[in-house]
Amino acid sequence: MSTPSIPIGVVTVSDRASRGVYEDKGGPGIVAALTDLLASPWHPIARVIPDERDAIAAALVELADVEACPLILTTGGTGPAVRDVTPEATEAVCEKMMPGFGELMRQVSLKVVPTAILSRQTAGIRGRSLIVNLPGKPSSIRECLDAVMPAIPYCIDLIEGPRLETNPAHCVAFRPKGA
Ligand SMILES: Nc1ncnc2c1ncn2[C@@H]1O[C@H](COP(=O)(O)OP(=O)(O)OP(=O)(O)O)[C@@H](O)[C@H]1O
Ligand SMILES: Nc1nc2c(c(=O)[nH]1)N[C@H]1C(S)=C(S)[C@@H](COP(=O)(O)O)O[C@H]1N2
Repeated sequence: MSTPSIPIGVVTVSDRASRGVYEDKGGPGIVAALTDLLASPWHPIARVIPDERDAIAAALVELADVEACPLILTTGGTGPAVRDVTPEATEAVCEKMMPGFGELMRQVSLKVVPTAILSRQTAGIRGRSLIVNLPGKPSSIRECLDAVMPAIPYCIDLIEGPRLETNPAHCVAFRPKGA
Protein backbone atom coordinates (compact mmCIF):
# COMPACT_ATOMS: atom_id res chain seq x y z
CA MET A 1 0.00 0.00 0.00
CA SER A 2 1.39 3.44 -0.87
CA THR A 3 1.96 6.06 1.85
CA PRO A 4 -0.91 8.57 2.00
CA SER A 5 -0.04 12.12 0.95
CA ILE A 6 0.33 14.43 3.97
CA PRO A 7 -1.71 17.67 3.82
CA ILE A 8 0.30 20.76 4.76
CA GLY A 9 -1.39 24.10 5.38
CA VAL A 10 0.14 27.10 3.60
CA VAL A 11 -1.34 30.41 4.77
CA THR A 12 -0.37 33.75 3.24
CA VAL A 13 -1.38 36.63 5.47
CA SER A 14 -1.20 39.82 3.41
CA ASP A 15 -3.66 42.65 2.82
CA ARG A 16 -2.25 43.38 -0.61
CA ALA A 17 -1.78 39.79 -1.84
CA SER A 18 -5.33 38.94 -0.69
CA ARG A 19 -6.72 41.93 -2.65
CA GLY A 20 -4.67 41.05 -5.73
CA VAL A 21 -2.62 44.29 -5.52
CA TYR A 22 0.43 42.09 -5.93
CA GLU A 23 0.91 38.49 -6.85
CA ASP A 24 1.34 36.25 -3.80
CA LYS A 25 4.93 35.09 -3.67
CA GLY A 26 4.69 33.79 -0.09
CA GLY A 27 2.53 30.70 -0.59
CA PRO A 28 4.44 29.56 -3.71
CA GLY A 29 7.70 30.24 -1.81
CA ILE A 30 6.65 27.90 0.98
CA VAL A 31 5.58 25.23 -1.54
CA ALA A 32 8.96 25.51 -3.35
CA ALA A 33 10.87 25.22 -0.07
CA LEU A 34 8.88 22.18 1.07
CA THR A 35 9.36 20.54 -2.33
CA ASP A 36 13.12 20.63 -1.68
CA LEU A 37 13.03 19.83 2.02
CA LEU A 38 10.54 16.93 2.22
CA ALA A 39 10.83 13.36 0.97
CA SER A 40 7.42 12.11 2.15
CA PRO A 41 4.48 12.50 -0.24
CA TRP A 42 2.64 15.72 0.69
CA HIS A 43 0.30 18.27 -0.83
CA PRO A 44 -0.37 21.91 0.04
CA ILE A 45 -3.71 23.30 1.13
CA ALA A 46 -3.24 27.00 0.48
CA ARG A 47 -5.12 30.05 1.73
CA VAL A 48 -4.50 33.76 1.08
CA ILE A 49 -6.14 36.00 3.66
CA PRO A 50 -5.97 39.63 4.85
CA ASP A 51 -4.32 40.76 8.10
CA GLU A 52 -7.47 40.18 10.18
CA ARG A 53 -7.15 38.27 13.45
CA ASP A 54 -10.48 36.43 13.17
CA ALA A 55 -9.92 35.44 9.53
CA ILE A 56 -6.42 34.14 10.31
CA ALA A 57 -7.67 32.19 13.33
CA ALA A 58 -10.55 30.71 11.30
CA ALA A 59 -8.15 29.55 8.57
CA LEU A 60 -5.83 27.95 11.13
CA VAL A 61 -8.74 26.16 12.83
CA GLU A 62 -10.07 24.85 9.51
CA LEU A 63 -6.65 23.61 8.38
CA ALA A 64 -6.05 21.91 11.75
CA ASP A 65 -9.48 20.54 12.63
CA VAL A 66 -11.14 19.91 9.25
CA GLU A 67 -8.22 19.34 6.87
CA ALA A 68 -6.13 17.57 9.56
CA CYS A 69 -2.84 19.18 8.53
CA PRO A 70 -0.05 18.02 10.87
CA LEU A 71 1.94 21.09 9.80
CA ILE A 72 0.61 24.58 9.01
CA LEU A 73 2.98 27.34 7.86
CA THR A 74 1.96 30.99 7.78
CA THR A 75 3.81 33.86 6.12
CA GLY A 76 3.30 37.55 6.92
CA GLY A 77 1.80 39.69 9.61
CA THR A 78 4.44 39.01 12.28
CA GLY A 79 5.85 42.54 12.65
CA PRO A 80 5.00 45.52 14.86
CA ALA A 81 2.66 47.32 12.41
CA VAL A 82 -0.88 48.01 13.60
CA ARG A 83 -2.36 45.38 11.28
CA ASP A 84 0.26 42.67 12.04
CA VAL A 85 -1.67 40.13 14.13
CA THR A 86 -0.59 36.67 12.93
CA PRO A 87 1.17 35.75 16.23
CA GLU A 88 -1.94 36.81 18.21
CA ALA A 89 -4.20 34.68 15.98
CA THR A 90 -1.79 31.75 16.31
CA GLU A 91 -1.71 32.04 20.08
CA ALA A 92 -5.50 32.31 20.21
CA VAL A 93 -5.98 28.90 18.55
CA CYS A 94 -3.09 26.96 20.13
CA GLU A 95 -3.12 24.95 23.35
CA LYS A 96 0.66 25.03 23.69
CA MET A 97 3.17 27.59 22.47
CA MET A 98 6.56 26.51 21.13
CA PRO A 99 8.70 29.66 21.62
CA GLY A 100 11.95 27.97 20.55
CA PHE A 101 10.88 28.15 16.90
CA GLY A 102 10.62 31.94 16.89
CA GLU A 103 13.84 32.29 18.89
CA LEU A 104 15.81 30.18 16.41
CA MET A 105 14.31 31.81 13.31
CA ARG A 106 15.09 35.30 14.61
CA GLN A 107 18.64 34.19 15.46
CA VAL A 108 19.36 32.92 11.92
CA SER A 109 17.53 35.85 10.30
CA LEU A 110 19.66 38.33 12.24
CA LYS A 111 22.65 37.11 10.25
CA VAL A 112 20.83 38.32 7.12
CA VAL A 113 19.01 41.47 8.24
CA PRO A 114 19.16 43.56 11.46
CA THR A 115 15.40 44.12 11.35
CA ALA A 116 14.88 40.40 12.05
CA ILE A 117 14.23 41.41 15.66
CA LEU A 118 11.05 43.11 14.46
CA SER A 119 9.41 39.76 13.73
CA ARG A 120 7.28 38.36 16.57
CA GLN A 121 6.97 35.04 14.70
CA THR A 122 6.10 32.11 16.93
CA ALA A 123 4.82 28.53 16.76
CA GLY A 124 2.33 26.43 18.65
CA ILE A 125 0.36 23.21 18.84
CA ARG A 126 -3.36 22.87 18.17
CA GLY A 127 -4.45 19.25 18.63
CA ARG A 128 -2.31 17.24 16.22
CA SER A 129 -1.15 20.27 14.22
CA LEU A 130 2.06 22.27 14.53
CA ILE A 131 1.60 25.88 13.40
CA VAL A 132 4.75 27.86 12.50
CA ASN A 133 4.83 31.58 11.59
CA LEU A 134 7.27 32.86 8.96
CA PRO A 135 7.84 36.56 8.13
CA GLY A 136 6.17 38.08 5.07
CA LYS A 137 9.27 38.86 3.05
CA PRO A 138 9.38 36.00 0.51
CA SER A 139 13.19 35.67 0.86
CA SER A 140 12.80 34.97 4.60
CA ILE A 141 10.85 31.76 4.00
CA ARG A 142 13.77 29.56 3.06
CA GLU A 143 16.09 31.12 5.64
CA CYS A 144 13.65 30.38 8.43
CA LEU A 145 12.47 26.95 7.23
CA ASP A 146 16.02 25.67 6.74
CA ALA A 147 16.70 26.48 10.40
CA VAL A 148 13.66 24.85 11.98
CA MET A 149 12.86 21.95 9.63
CA PRO A 150 15.34 19.51 11.26
CA ALA A 151 13.19 19.56 14.43
CA ILE A 152 9.75 19.50 12.79
CA PRO A 153 9.42 15.74 12.00
CA TYR A 154 10.10 14.74 15.62
CA CYS A 155 7.70 17.42 16.88
CA ILE A 156 5.03 15.91 14.63
CA ASP A 157 5.87 12.42 15.97
CA LEU A 158 5.32 13.73 19.51
CA ILE A 159 1.86 15.13 18.69
CA GLU A 160 0.96 11.75 17.12
CA GLY A 161 0.98 12.96 13.53
CA PRO A 162 2.23 11.04 10.48
CA ARG A 163 5.90 10.19 10.06
CA LEU A 164 7.42 12.99 7.98
CA GLU A 165 10.68 12.25 6.16
CA THR A 166 13.01 14.99 4.92
CA ASN A 167 15.17 14.96 1.81
CA PRO A 168 18.73 14.45 3.13
CA ALA A 169 20.16 16.42 0.20
CA HIS A 170 18.52 19.53 1.71
CA CYS A 171 17.67 18.78 5.34
CA VAL A 172 18.71 16.15 7.87
CA ALA A 173 15.90 15.68 10.37
CA PHE A 174 16.91 14.88 13.94
CA ARG A 175 15.10 12.20 15.91
CA PRO A 176 16.56 11.16 19.28
CA LYS A 177 17.92 7.58 19.38
CA GLY A 178 15.12 5.05 19.66
CA ALA A 179 12.46 7.44 18.35
N1 LIG B 1 2.59 37.42 0.02
C1 LIG B 1 3.52 38.25 -0.52
N2 LIG B 1 3.83 38.18 -1.83
C2 LIG B 1 4.76 38.99 -2.36
N3 LIG B 1 5.46 39.89 -1.66
C3 LIG B 1 5.19 40.02 -0.37
C4 LIG B 1 4.21 39.21 0.28
N4 LIG B 1 4.13 39.55 1.57
C5 LIG B 1 5.04 40.52 1.72
N5 LIG B 1 5.67 40.80 0.57
C6 LIG B 1 6.73 41.80 0.35
O1 LIG B 1 7.47 41.95 1.56
C7 LIG B 1 7.31 43.27 2.08
C8 LIG B 1 7.18 43.23 3.59
O2 LIG B 1 6.08 42.41 3.94
P1 LIG B 1 4.97 42.85 4.97
O3 LIG B 1 4.29 41.61 5.47
O4 LIG B 1 5.56 43.78 6.00
O5 LIG B 1 3.94 43.62 4.06
P2 LIG B 1 2.90 44.69 4.54
O6 LIG B 1 3.55 46.03 4.41
O7 LIG B 1 2.34 44.30 5.88
O8 LIG B 1 1.76 44.60 3.45
P3 LIG B 1 0.70 43.47 3.04
O9 LIG B 1 0.02 42.93 4.29
O10 LIG B 1 -0.24 44.18 2.17
O11 LIG B 1 1.49 42.38 2.32
C9 LIG B 1 6.08 43.82 1.36
O12 LIG B 1 6.11 45.22 1.27
C10 LIG B 1 6.16 43.14 0.02
O13 LIG B 1 7.09 43.80 -0.82
N1 LIG C 1 14.93 36.17 7.39
C1 LIG C 1 14.30 37.35 7.42
N2 LIG C 1 13.60 37.68 8.51
C2 LIG C 1 12.94 38.86 8.58
C3 LIG C 1 12.98 39.76 7.49
C4 LIG C 1 13.73 39.40 6.34
O1 LIG C 1 13.80 40.12 5.33
N3 LIG C 1 14.36 38.17 6.33
N4 LIG C 1 12.31 40.95 7.57
C5 LIG C 1 12.12 41.50 8.92
C6 LIG C 1 11.23 42.64 8.94
S1 LIG C 1 11.77 44.03 8.10
C7 LIG C 1 10.04 42.65 9.61
S2 LIG C 1 9.12 44.09 9.76
C8 LIG C 1 9.57 41.45 10.32
C9 LIG C 1 8.07 41.21 10.23
O2 LIG C 1 7.66 40.99 8.91
P1 LIG C 1 6.15 40.59 8.56
O3 LIG C 1 5.25 41.55 9.25
O4 LIG C 1 6.12 40.68 7.08
O5 LIG C 1 5.91 39.18 9.05
O6 LIG C 1 10.26 40.29 9.87
C10 LIG C 1 11.66 40.45 9.92
N5 LIG C 1 12.27 39.18 9.69
